[in-house]
Amino acid sequence: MKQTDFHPDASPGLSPGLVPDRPADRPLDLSGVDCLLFEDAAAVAEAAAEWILEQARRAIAARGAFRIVLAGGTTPLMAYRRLAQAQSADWSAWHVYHGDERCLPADDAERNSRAADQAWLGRVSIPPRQIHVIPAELGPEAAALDYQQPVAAALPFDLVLLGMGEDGHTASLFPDRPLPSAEQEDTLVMPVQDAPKPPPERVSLTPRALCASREILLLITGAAKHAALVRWQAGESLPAACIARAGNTTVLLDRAAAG
Ligand SMILES: O=C1O[C@H](COP(=O)(O)O)[C@@H](O)[C@H](O)[C@H]1O
Repeated sequence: MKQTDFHPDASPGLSPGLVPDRPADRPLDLSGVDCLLFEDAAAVAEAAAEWILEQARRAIAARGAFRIVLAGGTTPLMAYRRLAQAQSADWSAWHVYHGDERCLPADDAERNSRAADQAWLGRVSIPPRQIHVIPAELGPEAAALDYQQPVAAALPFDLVLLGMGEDGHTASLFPDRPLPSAEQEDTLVMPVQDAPKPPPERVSLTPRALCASREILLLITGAAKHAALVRWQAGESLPAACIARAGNTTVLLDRAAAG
């Protein structure tokens, strides 16, 4: 089935209703998805880091653990660097997963896990066994199979962090690409072949896994993302829009992306 058809059966709606300190206003109609506009990418990063830390505090107070899925790409890196500076976080209760990974050697500069490690994870005291890296160096099929169990054991996530590509993709779910069929409804992690953005081989959490989260935070910054936002507003079923609508999502965006 295509990304337009999926019906994740997760039960979001458990948002604690967090509001960052300095939202500028509510600028766009993204098909009913909550959306907060900030001046620039730095302000989005600051709000995202505060949001993540607050969600962690609440999850740890309520359930003794915080399970977060990280976005890849460049957009979240500024927020990750801010998190690396957080003084009061109880890192021992954090459990970290990745939303997607690129099938490259483990130490390749383009690996999402390596970027997150350099910006944040390698600088704080989260127990290494609680950082769940997708073994994408094994190739898409083997890595997806390997990552299914840790993801299944983690659900529901407390927070899924996402970015959006210039074509409207999110994680490694690309427009007009196949998704697991209805018969494969338990599939939480999928191999990705022939991705239009390099590298072509990737691994991604499925819509079902991404939406099985108490909250989704989608970060969109930079003028290069404006065209995809226009398509989203026009009603196109871009993967980022489909996930955002299906989950309990808040979009943080900057003026450059909003246009
Ligand atoms: O390839 C990817 O792209 C998207 C967007 O990346 P960005 O560099 O424009 O922020 C990202 O969300 C995804 O995780 C990543 O693998």
